Amino acid sequence: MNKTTTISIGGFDGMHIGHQALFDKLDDKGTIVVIETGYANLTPDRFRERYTTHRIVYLKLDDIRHLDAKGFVNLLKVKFPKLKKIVVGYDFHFGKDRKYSYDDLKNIFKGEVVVVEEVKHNNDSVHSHKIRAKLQIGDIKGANEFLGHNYMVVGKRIDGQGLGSKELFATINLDVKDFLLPKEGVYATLTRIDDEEHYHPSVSFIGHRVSTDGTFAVESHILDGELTCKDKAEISFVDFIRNNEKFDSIQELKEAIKKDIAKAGKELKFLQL
Ligand SMILES: Cc1cc2nc3c(=O)[nH]c(=O)nc-3n(C[C@H](O)[C@H](O)[C@H](O)COP(=O)(O)O)c2cc1C
Ligand SMILES: Nc1ncnc2c1ncn2[C@@H]1O[C@H](COP(=O)(O)OP(=O)(O)OP(=O)(O)O)[C@@H](O)[C@H]1O
Repeated sequence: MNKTTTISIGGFDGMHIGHQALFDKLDDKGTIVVIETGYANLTPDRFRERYTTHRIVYLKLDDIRHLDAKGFVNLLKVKFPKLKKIVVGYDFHFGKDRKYSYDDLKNIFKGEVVVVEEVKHNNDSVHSHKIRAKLQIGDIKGANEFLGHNYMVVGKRIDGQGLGSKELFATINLDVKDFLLPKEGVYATLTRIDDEEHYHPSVSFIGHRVSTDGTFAVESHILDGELTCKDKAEISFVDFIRNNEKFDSIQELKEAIKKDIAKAGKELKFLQL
């Protein structure tokens, strides 16, 4: 913290292309100051760290929300005594009732305040809440374009019904906490198992298993061979394939999954893994 000369400030859930435009203005001693709202579900916990080489410092919203502009700048100066430059976005607001903006920062901070202009994609302003909305309608491609990387979730391996490997296709079942799950359905995905370095082409299902026991599941079938998952896996979403459906027999479900596998295989074939 003592060496930090530049910082960027925000919630930064998702670390999307708008956020990255701010990080591009930091120097190599730059620090990202994450205001933790408790609502981050695109990159919860420490997952933001995957998408930057900059150091991240976390501030709890409850510890700063009552501050006025002076109080906020003072806190930053105490935390970062060598601070020379603050980078924020065009719509940055802070303090009580979010009533202060970059103008207040400019007035109070005796250094440089860089305001990054609005980053848009296809003429649409990029924001975390829009990425959440896209995931909730299964628009993976749209969400990934806003993110600048594939949306991914991490989960702990749990036991499934045991039906997959016997009568259908073997899947890794996951308990996913803290991450927003995309809409129920079937997805072309890449799955990373335990601490493996590379990702396997896969097809994943999210939803209530309305054709079998009705329970909710997040499961991934690996296309390039049956693998053992000990502890955890990560699913990186590439495309939406179809909605969750109720099939009248296991045989019909199996036929549908066969088609999903073929579709995912085709879609993922040309990806560099
Ligand atoms: C690619 C794929 C697609 C699936 N699609 C559906 C579906 O549309 N409807 C459904 O009820 N279950 C679907 N399932 C879930 C199956 O019901 C589930 O794999 C099966 O119940 C075996 O579960 P197990 O791994 O817990 O044994 C799908 C699973 C996979 C891997
Ligand atoms: N599209 C964007 N273009 C430029 N700056 C942005 C953009 N989106 C966010 N920022 C800036 O990034 C910082 C973090 O913002 P914030 O965490 O509120 O992101 P957000 O995507 O707007 O989130 P939400 O959708 O929840 O409001 C702020 O300084 C903000 O002004």
